[in-house]
Amino acid sequence: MKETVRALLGLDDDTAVMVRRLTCTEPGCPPVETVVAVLPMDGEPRRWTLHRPVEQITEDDLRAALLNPEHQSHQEPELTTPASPQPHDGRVPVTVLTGFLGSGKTTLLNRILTENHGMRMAVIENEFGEVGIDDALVLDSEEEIFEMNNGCICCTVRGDLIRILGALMRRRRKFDHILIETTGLADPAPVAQTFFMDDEIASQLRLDAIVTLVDAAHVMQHLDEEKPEGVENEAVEQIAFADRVVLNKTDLADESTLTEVEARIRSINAPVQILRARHADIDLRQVLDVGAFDLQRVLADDPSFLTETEHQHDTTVTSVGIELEGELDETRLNTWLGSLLRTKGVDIFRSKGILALAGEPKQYVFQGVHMLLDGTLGREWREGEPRGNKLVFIGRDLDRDALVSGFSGCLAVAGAAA
Ligand SMILES: Nc1nc2c(ncn2[C@@H]2O[C@H](COP(=O)(O)OP(=O)(O)OP(=O)(O)O)[C@@H](O)[C@H]2O)c(=O)[nH]1
Repeated sequence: MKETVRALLGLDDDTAVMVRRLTCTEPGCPPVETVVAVLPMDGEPRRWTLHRPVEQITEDDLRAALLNPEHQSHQEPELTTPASPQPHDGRVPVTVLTGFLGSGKTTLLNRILTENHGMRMAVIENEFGEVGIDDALVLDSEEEIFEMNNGCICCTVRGDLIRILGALMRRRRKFDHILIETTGLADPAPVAQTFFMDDEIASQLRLDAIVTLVDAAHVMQHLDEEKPEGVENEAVEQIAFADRVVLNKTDLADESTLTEVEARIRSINAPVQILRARHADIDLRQVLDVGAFDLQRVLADDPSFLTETEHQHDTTVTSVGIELEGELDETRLNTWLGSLLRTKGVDIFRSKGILALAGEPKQYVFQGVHMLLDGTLGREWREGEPRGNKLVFIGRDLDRDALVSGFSGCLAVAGAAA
């Protein structure tokens, strides 16, 4: 049916099609109806309701409905509530890892990929930033990893997510569990919605839990942030939708701060289980295959959860990605980054890079979260691999020209010439 919808509407490959069978209990409503939704990469989603079960819909019915503008539903359909997913019902569990920029999502992902829990994982990774860095930060493993770097998972690339899930469903014998790491700026609600909007996905995959990483040292600043009109605070949304909160980086906060952060988390999501952690060192049995996502609870808090498709991002938070050929002078680099993050670290939420230091045979992996910075040596540069640098900054009011010129000034050649 999806292929017929594609052909009739002349849809491109970037547009996702969803088909959902609904049982309607309202008086005067037919017992079963079918909703067809089309989600383009750009532009408004469209949906049609056909008042009969999917198996009785012919191509002519579809043609009549889809090509007649009067049949298009302008109102969101009243969806009846599907049953909450039950653990171990044969469907593949899906864990959504979310949390603000730099909170520890990749650290937890690497733990999951390297600990011996007996589950084979398929990983879908979405990254915010002009230059992709995360593929280099995720440890080498046997698992299949899908990158989605051309937009945010919760809006522009949701079609990509659906396509990747479709591809995974065709190979479901190869893994036991799916992990989705969102960007630090994602609203988890539309990602969760994906598992209830399409019958094929809902019949094979089960949203197991939304696990939200929280950076104990920086979360308050982001929860307190005033957002532009109509824009949700992502840090609040990520906690509100969590089935588990991993209160990470407890080494960077004292007990009274941790108690205060826990109280704040409870004020947003009272029943959530909070797990304190350092470097995401939690017992993985508390987050994987736990059957914790509860659709009834979500709908009680947010009745429009299944129908709302619109949301706005805070466009004042942007990224600057810089790719630079050549080798860097370590002293110049440390001086520049140290001073930059000391002076601008309130607005530079996250910085990270894979860099080539002069005379160093290994890659230098740089990580910054606000004013805290950390550098470690990664893998060796491979023979014939160009020794280049990739650096990304994410934050508010970023001055691209100043960042590019500051970074260029760290080149070893520029240093020698200066
Ligand atoms: N001190 C401290 N540092 C941590 C802890 N957990 C993670 N980090 C560091 O924090 C930085 C960010 O961690 P990531 O796991 O990359 O965070 P993330 O949420 O994946 O970041 P983005 O995907 O860029 O939003 C890295 O330098 C980590 O080594 C912790 O518990 N304590």
